[in-house]
Order: sequence, then C-alpha cells, then structure tokens
Amino acid sequence: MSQPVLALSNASIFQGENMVLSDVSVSVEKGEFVYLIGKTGTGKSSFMKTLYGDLPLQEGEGNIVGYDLATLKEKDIPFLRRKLGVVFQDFKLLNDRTVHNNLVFVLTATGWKDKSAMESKINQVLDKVGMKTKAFKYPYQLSGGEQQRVAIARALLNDPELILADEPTGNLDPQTSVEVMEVLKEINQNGNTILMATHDYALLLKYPSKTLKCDENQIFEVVQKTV
Ligand SMILES: Nc1ncnc2c1ncn2[C@@H]1O[C@H](COP(=O)(O)OP(=O)(O)OP(=O)(O)O)[C@@H](O)[C@H]1O
Repeated sequence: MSQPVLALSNASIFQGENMVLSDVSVSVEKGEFVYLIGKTGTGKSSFMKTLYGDLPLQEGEGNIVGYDLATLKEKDIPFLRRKLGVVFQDFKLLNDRTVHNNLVFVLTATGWKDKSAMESKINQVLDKVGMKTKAFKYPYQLSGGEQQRVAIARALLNDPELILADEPTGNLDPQTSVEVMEVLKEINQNGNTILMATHDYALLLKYPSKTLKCDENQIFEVVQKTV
C-alpha cells in the first residue's frame, strides 16, 4: 500500500506553553477529501499550522508529504510548502497586482524560469477554477468567491501532494460557499488530496466525506449523521 500523505502518531500540539491537542493519531491517504471540524478554539487552525510548518511539532511523530515534522528545520519549510497547497479563509492575495501577476509571483518565488511554461501553468490552474477570463483583474475587483477561486488556483501551481484549506468558505455567503466547495470537490475528483478545516456543517451534510473532529484536546474520526 502507498504511504499516507499525512500521518501523525501520538502528536501533541502547543500554542506556547498551552497544549491545544494531545495524543493525535490521524492519517490522510492519497486521493481522500477529509474535513476537520470542531468548535471555535478547539485547535483546527493550530493543527493546520503544524502541518505547514508554522507551529513546531514538539511531541510525537508526524510525516507530511515525505517531511518529518518533528525534525523539520526552518530551511526545509519553503520546500515543504511547495509540496502543499495552502488556502486560507482571507484569501491572502496580493492586492497591488493582477490575478495573473499574483500567480507569476508564486511561480517565480518557487524557482520557475521558463516564461512559456509559466504561462501555460497559469492558464491551466485558472481554467480549473473557472477564472481564466479574469486574469487581468486586481483582487479588489473580484467577489469573495472569485478571490477564493484564485487562491485555490494559486495553491495548485506546484502540483501539491496535499491541499490544506483552513476555513476556505469562512468569509463567504452560503451560495458562494457551495460554489467554492464544488471547485474543491472537482479538484479532489481529479486526484488532489484535500484536508479542509471548517465549521460549516451545511457543507458537510451536502458533501459528506471522511470527517475528523477536534474536541476536548483530541482529534478523532466521526461517523456523519444524516439527521
Ligand atoms: N498565537 C497564539 N498564541 C497563543 N495561543 C493561541 C494562539 N493562537 C491560538 N491560540 C489558542 O489555541 C487554542 C486553539 O486555537 P485555534 O485557533 O487553533 O482554534 P480553532 O479551532 O482554529 O478556532 P477557530 O475556529 O476560531 O479558528 C485556543 O485556545 C486559542 O486561544
């Protein structure tokens, strides 16, 4: 069997001195779509931050896309992030440049040099999220849903082995949330593995999938109820 893209074993996650999660043992296999749910303050963001190297893993074991989180060095973090696509609640696009140039910026920063390869990659990812015709726009000229589509396109640029989406629909109205979710689902159906933190239970009901829950300092898999 192939190795999971993410595997934590007996991991504890801290914010400073405070333990947020303890004894976490979870895994995500290639191709899965996994939700991470839990009330506000239960540690979803802290968990995600640990996965993309923003918080150190101080206890236990963790492996993500081939990187050992317990021994991760500062210098490894940019390389880890190239193998991950991270999507945030607040999009984090650069407002001083167009959609196209937001994507050029990331490609350049991650070592791409061939201009025509860059253009074709940009076209490909914008096409995947239905934003090809808006590449010339500035982020502030787009709706929230459109900005999030661009952020998803940006996450796809380096063919990530895992997409981490932290409350990607948190700033969107219900209808737009569903549209963004459709994009994520389609990307997943095309082979991308996705871990998505959310507290949008309506989405979970509409698009059931494997679900991990943060509660009382633990993470465990839950069986979704349909009522
Ligand atoms: N930078 C920080 N420094 C210290 N404590 C923090 C920090 N960020 C979060 N915490 C604490 O860690 C705990 C978990 O917070 P976290 O943001 O991971 O929860 P969350 O489930 O993502 O919540 P939300 O849904 O509101 O984003 C909370 O008790 C919070 O107060």
